[in-house]
Amino acid sequence: MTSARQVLPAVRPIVWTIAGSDSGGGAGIQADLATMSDLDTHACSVISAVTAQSSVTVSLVEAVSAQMLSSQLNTLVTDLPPDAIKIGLLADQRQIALLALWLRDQQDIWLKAGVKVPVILDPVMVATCGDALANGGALDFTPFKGLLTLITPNVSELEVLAGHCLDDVGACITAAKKLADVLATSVLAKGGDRGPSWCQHQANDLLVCRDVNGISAKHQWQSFWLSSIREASGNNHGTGCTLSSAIAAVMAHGFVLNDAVVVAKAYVSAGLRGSYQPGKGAGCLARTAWPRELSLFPYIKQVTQQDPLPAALINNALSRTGKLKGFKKIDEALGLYPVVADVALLEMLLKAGAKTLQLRIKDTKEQALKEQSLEQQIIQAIALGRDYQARVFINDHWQLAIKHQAYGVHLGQEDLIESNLKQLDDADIALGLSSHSYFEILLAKQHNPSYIAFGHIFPTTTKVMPSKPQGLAKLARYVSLMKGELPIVAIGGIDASRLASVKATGVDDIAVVRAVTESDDPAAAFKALAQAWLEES
Ligand SMILES: Cc1ncc(COP(=O)(O)OP(=O)(O)O)c(N)n1
Ligand SMILES: Cc1nc(C(=O)O)sc1CCOP(=O)(O)O
Ligand SMILES: [Mg+2]
Repeated sequence: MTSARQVLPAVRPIVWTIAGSDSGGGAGIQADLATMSDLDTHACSVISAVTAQSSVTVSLVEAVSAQMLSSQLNTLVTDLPPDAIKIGLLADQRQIALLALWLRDQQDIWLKAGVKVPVILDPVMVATCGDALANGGALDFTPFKGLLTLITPNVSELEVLAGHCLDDVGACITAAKKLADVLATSVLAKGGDRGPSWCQHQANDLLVCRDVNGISAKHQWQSFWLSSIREASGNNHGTGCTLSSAIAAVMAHGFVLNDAVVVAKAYVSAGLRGSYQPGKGAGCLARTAWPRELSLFPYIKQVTQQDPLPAALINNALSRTGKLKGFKKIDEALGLYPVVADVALLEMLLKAGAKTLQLRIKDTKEQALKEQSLEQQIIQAIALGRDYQARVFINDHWQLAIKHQAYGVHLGQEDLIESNLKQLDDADIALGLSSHSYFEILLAKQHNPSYIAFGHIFPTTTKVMPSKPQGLAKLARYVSLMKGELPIVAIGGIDASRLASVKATGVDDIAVVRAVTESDDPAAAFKALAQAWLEES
């Protein structure tokens, strides 16, 4: 199997950290560079301040001059332009003003060139040992309004930014949403530093999505709790720096914000597990490369008015099972999985030997004008599946699938919100779920489906997608996370010319529309592709 590293582009994306030096090596620029490099990016540094710091004390903070700050920015930008920027410690209000002005001008230039550079701000004010880092403690970050992709305050920092104490979860949600509006940015409010009201054995972070590029419309402007079992480590110096640097690094690889946040959270959990204590104070995180272990990733729960609290995780296994018993297991390989829009073609492919198929009827109005109603076609497809002992999945129409006892149903993330998974589970119907990111893979996995589809890998004309094509490097990363958990299917733009490169990622199965349906001889196209997929090593 090809590793993600083997299909990574040869050139590392460039990430800048604009932050302070921590002479103790656990946080600040030092933590940022280590993180960014560990996550396969090239890291550049713009130093805002030099701190004389150990793991127990901060004895001196000296801001660099305005000239030095601008000079670093301007020197880098022509030769090493960033794919993402992380901003950490800014020593005083003048530095905030200077950087905001520089970013505003630069973003205009980038925008004209069609480039959007993600900017992640970690509003550092106090070191882990409790000593103030920024001049005067509280800083005003409003000059950054409209310039940020994400701000990542911990609860103490959110309290400073909100100007009052946040005693409970509700107050925290309100403050995070308000900050999102004030700065026109998404917010990650980190609960890692909070005790009882945040649940002591869990690290609950709140992600408020605001105008996020490339995610499902149903996740836009929504808030999510991201919960992990708390790693019992006092070695948490530099945790915030590591998290924000990791978010910037993952975004520099072209992942959407929500993905960067869950990968970075997993990276921090792994770092805490392997943390160490070089001095007498809080130690620092291990650098453990791109996370590939599912148990490191957070449990995601959408915040709703009826249920605003984070999920209560007893342990990862229980939380991941939830209320559903888990959908039907598919023991055989799905193989080449054609997705078709009519029953005649479905029957033709069954005759040609297809064992997994999907009936995907999207235009129900047009269908109603045809001789057969949607329901009749679904009844027929289910019956044909039984006759040929094949796994026929019904796309979208889950009530009809239950009514006529289909083998399986395929649903997208958007469909999930409107459908009743409990009824499907009770009816013992197999469930396939779509995903287009790490975030959606985690959401899908939480339902214990029968398979997960990753898409769209290559450009497709079959449907309009809100996300960009994933490409092979991302597919390989998803596969390395999910391999062996359940069958994983790649979909989108796959044809004979791409079989070898897709197979090399280690994905289990492939689903295709046009490669079969647009052929002059769909049965022959199916047979040839299925054979080629089987033979590809
Ligand atoms: C195997 C497979 N993967 C993905 C999809 C897409 O499902 P969904 O996101 O619900 O989009 P629509 O197909 O409903 O447009 C699929 N159908 N099959
Ligand atoms: C139906 C569908 N779902 C996708 C997803 O990514 O969820 S991509 C897709 C279309 C795949 O068609 P083709 O093989 O013709 O490119
Ligand atoms: Mg759908």
